[in-house]
Amino acid sequence: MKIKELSYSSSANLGPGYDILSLSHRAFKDEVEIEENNTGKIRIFSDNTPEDPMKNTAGLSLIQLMKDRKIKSGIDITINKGVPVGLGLGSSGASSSAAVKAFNKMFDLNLTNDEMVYYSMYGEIAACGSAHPDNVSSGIYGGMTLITSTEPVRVRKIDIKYKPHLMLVIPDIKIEEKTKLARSMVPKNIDIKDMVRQTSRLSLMLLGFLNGERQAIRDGMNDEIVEKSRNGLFPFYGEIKSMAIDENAVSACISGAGPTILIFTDERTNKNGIISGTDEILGKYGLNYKIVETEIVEGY
Ligand SMILES: Nc1ncnc2c1ncn2[C@@H]1O[C@H](COP(=O)(O)OP(=O)(O)O)[C@@H](O)[C@H]1O
Ligand SMILES: N[C@@H](CCOP(=O)(O)O)C(=O)O
Repeated sequence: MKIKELSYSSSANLGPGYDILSLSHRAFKDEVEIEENNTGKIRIFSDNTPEDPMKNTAGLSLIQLMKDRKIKSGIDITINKGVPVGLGLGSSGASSSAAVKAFNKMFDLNLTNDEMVYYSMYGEIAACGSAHPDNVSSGIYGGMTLITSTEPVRVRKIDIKYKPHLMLVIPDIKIEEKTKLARSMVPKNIDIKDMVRQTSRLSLMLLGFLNGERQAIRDGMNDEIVEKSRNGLFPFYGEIKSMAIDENAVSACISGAGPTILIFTDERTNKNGIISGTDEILGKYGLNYKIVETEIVEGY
């Protein structure tokens, strides 16, 4: 029996929500098919992700899940990779969450969504050395998700009233082990004043999404801790964000650990202005790029 599941691309953090917020979008998707084999081993079939199951997010998630459930079967995992790797679009988490959903179905495990998030996030260790749950929560729940606890894993879906359109500015930059590097740049300690400002902005932004208040999203979606610490990886971000705001975008943030920039737009936004402004700014940096317009995926 073959079981196939998919997970879409996602943008984690959304400005002030480092490691606790994520948004699922229709721009790209991974399809993962699993099938039992008689070798007793996990085998990965994928064009552009590691073949070693311990190094592949989908493989590592299933290894942990099979260990906990004492399932000894051999499994072939075929990853049809649609989410581009290493660009801040939740590529690693898309494979692991799709694999976990497929495995749950194949073995009738009846895992809860939060249990599936737990096993999917375990796979992220293969990608960046740490099990961050944000992108995989998108792969399991869809929509906008908030991580309320990691031990045990608890996720709440945010019922957003204000649903802007999304523009992804995807610079053509490849950084080896990008998320691992970006995570090492985040400060270990922060000043209490920065903490207060960050929680205030995060709360305001969430109020904006929940109540449908454009200005609250705009004022809240700002981060001077994590995004700032990683600025060296995407020095063009500040210019693109302020250009997008001038063109009346709702707001903008770094997608996950970058380098992609997520711009929120609505009917008041001059999208053509953003397209030509992006071309000018990234041209100055000598960077090729793609712009993908997309929308939020509400669920699976
Ligand atoms: N199934 C997978 N899909 C994508 N990347 C994977 C997968 N398994 C392991 N990786 C590794 O994870 C790294 C990319 O993940 P990451 O740095 O988090 O970027 P992103 O999630 O933004 O694409 C690469 O080193 C890649 O080889
Ligand atoms: N919260 C994580 C998200 C990483 O997302 P990715 O799509 O860049 O892997 C972080 O900011 O490190």
